[in-house]
Amino acid sequence: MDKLDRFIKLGRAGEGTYGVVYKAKNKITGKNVALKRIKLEKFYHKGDSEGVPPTAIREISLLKGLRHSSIVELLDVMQTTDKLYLVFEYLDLDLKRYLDNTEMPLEAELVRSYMKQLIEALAYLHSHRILHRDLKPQNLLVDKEGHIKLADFGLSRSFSLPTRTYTHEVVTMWYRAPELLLGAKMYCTGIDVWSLGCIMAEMLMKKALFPGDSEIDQLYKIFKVMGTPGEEVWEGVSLYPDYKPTFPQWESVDLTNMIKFHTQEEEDFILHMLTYNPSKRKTAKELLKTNYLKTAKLTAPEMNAFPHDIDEDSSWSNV
Ligand SMILES: Nc1ncnc2c1ncn2[C@@H]1O[C@H](COP(=O)(O)OP(=O)(O)OP(=O)(O)O)[C@@H](O)[C@H]1O
Ligand SMILES: [Mg+2]
Repeated sequence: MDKLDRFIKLGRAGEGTYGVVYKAKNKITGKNVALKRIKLEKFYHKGDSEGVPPTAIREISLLKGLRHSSIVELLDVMQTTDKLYLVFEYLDLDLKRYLDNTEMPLEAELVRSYMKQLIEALAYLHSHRILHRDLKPQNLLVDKEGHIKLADFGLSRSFSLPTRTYTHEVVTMWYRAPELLLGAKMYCTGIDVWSLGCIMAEMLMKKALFPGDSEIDQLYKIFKVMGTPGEEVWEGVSLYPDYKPTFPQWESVDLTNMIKFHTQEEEDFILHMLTYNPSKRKTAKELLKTNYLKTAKLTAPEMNAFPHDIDEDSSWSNV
């Protein structure tokens, strides 16, 4: 494949649901890229059972047209008979590893700055009628200047959401909105807002807010904190396919017992995102108007969380 020859693989950047991600360098421009390899035979496009899913290629190619400073740019899409290669701009670190590599919860201004960028990216995606559907710290990439970017947007639309990764790891449900867990067939942009609410909590807690290990455990983890939802807080909740009148009844707890908020504004902001009723949950566009986000400014993260620049020429190998 000639197009692939343009890149030198420098090493592995990570592993995802659909395959391996390599760090690579464009030989001509010298720019680093993330090369995501997707084995097609494992993940058939909805309905398709054989060969390369042309709809997936078309949908992904559409994503090439999207440009936003807080969305990882999809530079190119390449295809062989059984593999799809996606070329993305390269960023130093994902948020999961940033959280693992730092000891303290993120500072107030860094959380605010990150949330502003993420909500802006979401408002942009949603205005183009694209749902991310799989927001989690591993899918948010950060750099040393303080930027944070959404990765993997729209990919989950082209492939059905698998329950296991290609290496059989369980796909996380920790960031999944309650309406999805209740079996909603119709859902909207609110699912991404819920996920960002969970991620914001994780920036402040340094651990996941709702770390469920099965769908029902996920639902109960949410209920135990936010209270078991009834018609009074969420009109129509009892109509969802997987709603059971026999759900254990928990009272909501004060979030301040779990999360050490810097300010009241910060707490109010997270509550807007973790609102049960999807039609009452604020949209990304509405969230951009809050006072909390108005004062946000680019804030530098902790430098020692980033990998030391290793001599790239000595580390490259042909994988
Ligand atoms: N553009 C990129 N720049 C640098 N590293 C990246 C980039 N894209 C992905 N990675 C790294 O590779 C890892 C795996 O990426 P990928 O998005 O495929 O998997 P994932 O986020 O674990 O799963 P999913 O496919 O469900 O999103 C990421 O968590 C990140 O560490
Ligand atoms: Mg990802």
